[in-house]
Amino acid sequence: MFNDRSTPLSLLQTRRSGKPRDLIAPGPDDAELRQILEVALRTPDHGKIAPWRFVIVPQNKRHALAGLLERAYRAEKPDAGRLEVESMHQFAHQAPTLVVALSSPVPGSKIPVWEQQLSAGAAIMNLLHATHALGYAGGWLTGWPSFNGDVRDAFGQAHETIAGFIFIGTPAKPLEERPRPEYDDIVSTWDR
Ligand SMILES: Cc1cc2nc3c(=O)[nH]c(=O)nc-3n(C[C@H](O)[C@H](O)[C@H](O)COP(=O)(O)O)c2cc1C
Repeated sequence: MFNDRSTPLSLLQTRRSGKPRDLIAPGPDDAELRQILEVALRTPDHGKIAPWRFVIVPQNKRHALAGLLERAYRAEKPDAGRLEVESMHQFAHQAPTLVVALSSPVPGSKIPVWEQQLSAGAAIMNLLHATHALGYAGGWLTGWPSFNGDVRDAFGQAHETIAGFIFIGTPAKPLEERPRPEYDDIVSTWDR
């Protein structure tokens, strides 16, 4: 069983993302989405500088997002084929709810940028945990749109980076496990 909400520990032990293309309605309502994002704000952050931001892309803006992605893609790849362009539209229309998460390092801060970026990743993980705690599934994608300057400019400023497109909804089909690392390959005890 995935995303078993019977206890906090079981939820963490069974956490599984959804594939954004398989996420359908219902997604969180406005109050639930606010709860999810408020959980993301409770993330470890050296210096209390909140080096992350979240931009909600509502359903009535998905068409505009698809247009943005298409224009940006064609500008970068003038020879783009029909399927490539269609994949941009498919990307923009996935799942009922979409939040764009930005790593937003504070200019001039004495906190190393690396630490600020780590905090952005942790904030997204918290966002996903809150999503699953409410009974939905989330999926974290970067893909081509996260690394294009025109797309970044549409969501943030030059010093910011799109850390992910976070899609949220209800899985249309049963979740499946993916390979997980072996404990002993990852965990060791320091003995020098
Ligand atoms: C920073 C980041 C970017 C990701 N981008 C993509 C992506 O563009 N496409 C993709 O298929 N999976 C991507 N993933 C992987 C999925 O979000 C997801 O983590 C993966 O399916 C593992 O599922 P799990 O959350 O159940 O462990 C990304 C993960 C991270 C952490």
